[in-house]
Amino acid sequence: MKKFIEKLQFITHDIHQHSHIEQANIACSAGAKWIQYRCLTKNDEELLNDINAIAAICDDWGATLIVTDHIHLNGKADIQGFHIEDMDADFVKIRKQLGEAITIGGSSNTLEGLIRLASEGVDYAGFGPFFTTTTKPNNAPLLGVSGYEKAIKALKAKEIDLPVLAVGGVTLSDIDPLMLTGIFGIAASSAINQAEDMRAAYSAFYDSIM
Ligand SMILES: Cc1ncc(COP(=O)(O)OP(=O)(O)O)c(N)n1
Ligand SMILES: Cc1nc(C(=O)O)sc1CCOP(=O)(O)O
Ligand SMILES: [Mg+2]
Repeated sequence: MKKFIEKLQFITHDIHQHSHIEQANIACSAGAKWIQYRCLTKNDEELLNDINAIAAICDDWGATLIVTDHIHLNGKADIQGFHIEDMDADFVKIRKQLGEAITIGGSSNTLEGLIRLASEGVDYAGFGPFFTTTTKPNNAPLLGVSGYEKAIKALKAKEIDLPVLAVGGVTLSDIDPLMLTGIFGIAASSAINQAEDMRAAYSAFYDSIM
């Protein structure tokens, strides 16, 4: 089943400047169509309060809502998909649990990981880190532009059709060289939500990528 996958996924984060709800609202009002609510610090009641508010915003703006992990919340709010951060997760089992209609994203730091994600039927993969990021400190080697070039070439050679998003430390000036590698798109958080003018930062990303 084809899912709604866009070239730009905006990822919310715990930051002092804007709540997750504010981040989703600003991004959607600037044109975001694909939001990942990434909150790993709240209990279920707090998560559902946020998710219900963000789902209503997404509904108003025609955006698709992905939630990071927390798959036990499936069916408890208007969530269109889940991004699973556990790279060793059994995606076949998760697909059985969530069903065909739910978008499932996975993460990888390696080509081998991407190949496994594709074979287990994820709808898209976050592949990173592109560069250093404070959003989630990461010990994996930085991929740089050449890491994407190599991985996309290898996926093509194997005729694997998996939408790959570059993630981790992506800034506005990285978009053009990254998109030239043949990736499907970009997932970004801090370059947008930590900008002085978040709406302008989202719009600049969007204009550059579309
Ligand atoms: C689109 C997208 N990509 C990646 C992540 C986070 O992935 P994570 O599992 O944290 O990756 P590593 O830090 O282990 O490299 C995400 N939430 N969304
Ligand atoms: C959740 C997450 N993990 C990442 C990693 O590289 O491990 S990047 C990321 C989200 C994107 O972060 P930003 O755009 O702020 O660098
Ligand atoms: Mg990470």
